[in-house]
Amino acid sequence: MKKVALITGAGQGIGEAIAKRLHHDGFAVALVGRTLDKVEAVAKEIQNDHGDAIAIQADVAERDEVFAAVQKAYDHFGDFNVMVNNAGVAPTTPIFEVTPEVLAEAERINVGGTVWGIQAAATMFKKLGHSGKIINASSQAGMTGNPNLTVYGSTKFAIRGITETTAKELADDGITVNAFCPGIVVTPMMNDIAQQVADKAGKPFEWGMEQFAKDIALKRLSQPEDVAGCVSYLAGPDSNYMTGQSLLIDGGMVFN
Ligand SMILES: NC(=O)C1=CN([C@@H]2O[C@H](COP(=O)(O)OP(=O)(O)OC[C@H]3O[C@@H](n4cnc5c(N)ncnc54)[C@H](O)[C@@H]3O)[C@@H](O)[C@H]2O)C=CC1
Ligand SMILES: CC(=O)C(C)=O
Repeated sequence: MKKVALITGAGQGIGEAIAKRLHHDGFAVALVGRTLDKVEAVAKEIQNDHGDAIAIQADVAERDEVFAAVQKAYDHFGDFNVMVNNAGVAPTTPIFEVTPEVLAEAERINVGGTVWGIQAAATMFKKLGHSGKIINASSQAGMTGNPNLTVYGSTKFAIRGITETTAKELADDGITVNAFCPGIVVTPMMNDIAQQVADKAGKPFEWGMEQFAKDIALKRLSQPEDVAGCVSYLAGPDSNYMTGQSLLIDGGMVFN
């Protein structure tokens, strides 16, 4: 029987690439989105490639919806093995523009969504009486400070902390918890960030992207598939003896 992976935010960008990569790795995949249209389209592509995929609607900030999504994945496929807490939002907020609303929303989705995803997946693994893997989306912005990303960066630093903490809590149940930390990935999120930073400075989009891209040692932006390849490793057996870790996939940006 195929192993089952659930990926949140799988309708576009990194989540879509992870879903397709895990399908190619032999997983049945449950694709979760805040609305159904995009995840249904990606699920259809995977089904047309002889894959097992379902689309599930859930807002990851809502605990009950995340638990229901995991239950639906299990009910449909008959097992549950890997949870990828990928969904996230990225407000661009210079420090003087941070409001309680912006802070609360990013916390609800990025931090809340990760906590509920870990709870729901670990509850299911324990119920099924077997091990499991939980993989959380942090960022290079969760490893070093990025100007204008105060709120976003705080959630991504938090996700690394949650990863380390829950890895220790859940190890006795045979559950591993790791994080991936992409650098600058060409997705709708990153294009939005670059545009907003450029708009605030009265500069063109290319200038906005350059603010993030100029320190990449490998001298190219990354594609969602670069990230998906590393998540494939975290979801597969070669990472079985690894837990509580944050895998940096930034082309040599943060520490060069
Ligand atoms: N693009 C980049 O350069 C980087 C992205 N990341 C992280 O990788 C993850 C994926 O990012 P991208 O693919 O670039 O973003 P994206 O914005 O292109 O895709 C994110 C997906 O998550 C969904 N989503 C957002 N809030 C949700 C909610 N409450 N419930 C369910 N789904 C929700 C969105 O609808 C969207 O489909 C995010 O956690 C992001 O913070 C980390 C480092 C760099
Ligand atoms: C979006 C993001 O995580 C960046 C710029 O690191």
